[in-house]
Amino acid sequence: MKAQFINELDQAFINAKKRHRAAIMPFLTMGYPEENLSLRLLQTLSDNGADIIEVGIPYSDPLADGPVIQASSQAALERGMTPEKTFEILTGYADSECTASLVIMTYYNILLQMGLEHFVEKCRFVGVRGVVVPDLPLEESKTLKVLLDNAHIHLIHFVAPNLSDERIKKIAQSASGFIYLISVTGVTGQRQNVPDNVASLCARIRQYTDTPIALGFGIGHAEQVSQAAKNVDGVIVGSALIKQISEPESAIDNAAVFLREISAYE
Ligand SMILES: O=P(O)(O)OC[C@@H](O)[C@@H](O)c1c[nH]c2ccccc12
Repeated sequence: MKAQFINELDQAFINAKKRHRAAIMPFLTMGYPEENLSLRLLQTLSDNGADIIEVGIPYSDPLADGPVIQASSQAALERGMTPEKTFEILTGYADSECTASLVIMTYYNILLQMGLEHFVEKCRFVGVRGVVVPDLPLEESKTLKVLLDNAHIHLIHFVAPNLSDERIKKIAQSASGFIYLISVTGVTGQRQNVPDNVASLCARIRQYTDTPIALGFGIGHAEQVSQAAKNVDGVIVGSALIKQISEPESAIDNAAVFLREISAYE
């Protein structure tokens, strides 16, 4: 079933498409490298070419994360980052003039600890437009999906290269916002090339849905963004950005330069 609502996340993909560009979606761990930089980092990403920002709420047992993202979550947690503080930062972002739409990425335990209703209410309050929960299987996402639907927030699903057509169909049919296409199985982190199978995977997905497809895992420079943009509607960049911002003194400047670079892909 198609989503019954349109929000700024859909609009971000529509706008990018109009400009014949892929939507640029950096991933940022909240509280990394320091809590007091997170708001400025979000603003810097938005001001330098991000169309959408994937906001990571750090979790202690991040199964799907690669080493770089994991280390950033660990560091943020050690310095006292919490979901509540994340939402405080996002409240600041909502009050700013920034235009990039926010998508939250975190693990199901965080949601359960907060309480699903409370979590969704917080998301609604700060204007989050999508939620990604990598350890929540489609079959178990019904309750969350209903709550998010009512708040006009998209629940994002993943497609991985090893899925059957039947499975892809099922995911595509309940897709909302965008489909997160994992370019390679395994954990996140940088790789050399965008795999050749992306075009055929996209074709398989598009048999069943016209929901935008965003590619993530291993994309770290403009050249790869440009390769990916030939086939997909959005590009997610995590580890490569996190590496750029490890030093608090240079984090803001590096983030700005890096975002300008990847969003100016040819
Ligand atoms: O870091 P990469 O390879 O650029 O990939 C993005 C990815 O890190 C980000 O979307 C993400 C962070 N944690 C995750 C957990 C599961 C899936 C995706 C993620």
